[in-house]
Amino acid sequence: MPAYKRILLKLSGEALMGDDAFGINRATIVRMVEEIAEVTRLGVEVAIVIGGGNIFRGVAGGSVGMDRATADYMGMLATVMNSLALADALDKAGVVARVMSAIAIEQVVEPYVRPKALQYLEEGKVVVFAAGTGNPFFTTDTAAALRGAEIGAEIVLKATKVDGVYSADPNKDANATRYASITFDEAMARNLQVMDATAFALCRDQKLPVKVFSIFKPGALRKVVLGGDEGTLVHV
Ligand SMILES: Nc1ncnc2c1ncn2[C@@H]1O[C@H](COP(=O)(O)OP(=O)(O)OP(=O)(O)O)[C@@H](O)[C@H]1O
Ligand SMILES: O=c1ccn([C@@H]2O[C@H](COP(=O)(O)O)[C@@H](O)[C@H]2O)c(=O)[nH]1
Repeated sequence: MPAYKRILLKLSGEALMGDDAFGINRATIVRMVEEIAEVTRLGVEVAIVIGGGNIFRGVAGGSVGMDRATADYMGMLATVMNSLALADALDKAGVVARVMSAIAIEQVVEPYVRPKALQYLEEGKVVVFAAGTGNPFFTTDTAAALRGAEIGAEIVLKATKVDGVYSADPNKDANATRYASITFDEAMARNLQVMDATAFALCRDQKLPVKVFSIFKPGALRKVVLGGDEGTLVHV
């Protein structure tokens, strides 16, 4: 029996590269889709936000002298590409998916319209929210918090490259220890970088819990959805 009726799944863009140096690794996206399909078969309504780190991040453009807002729009377009690839792979796996974009790009994907997104979810379709929040200077973590709150998701599931929230970045500090759970206030006070502070603050204010878990661990998504002990719960 699933613990949630409706979830917002935030997928790491960077993880889409698999073992490649850049872009979308087909085997990796197919494996992610298998896990998502399993969860939809449990009857859970699934909305997804996918990052763009495998293609472009605004901060990278800014650091080499680009106008930051322009670079951020490029980053948002990268998430549109990932969203299209994800929806295509879902479709091939027999899962009906719809992509909705926060920036106007109507020849490619339909615009984000909240009532329409809610209708799709009620119909059992997977909704992929592309182009982040549609605004520069934000991230797809914040888009996940925003859309999660808008659609009344019960939880934001952040599927990322690490298996939870640690006392420090585990990729940089071998002594970092993992929390089973942590409050939003503590995560922000400790400046833990696993999710940006804007996203944490929005989830805290909306009382929307976040679960951080590994995108690479087979079966982890299903376990989280079934309420199992996996990853780190961030809560009010
Ligand atoms: N305290 C911490 N606990 C866990 N991970 C942390 C912590 N501090 C920093 N990190 C880093 O945060 C990363 C996850 O966040 P980030 O949003 O950058 O990645 P992502 O999920 O791959 O996003 P994107 O979709 O943008 O590619 C981890 O890979 C980890 O290295
Ligand atoms: O609301 C948003 C979301 C994203 N961006 C830009 O896109 C890239 C990729 O997103 P990640 O969350 O880093 O995967 C991000 O670096 C921003 O440049 C944005 O501007 N607004």
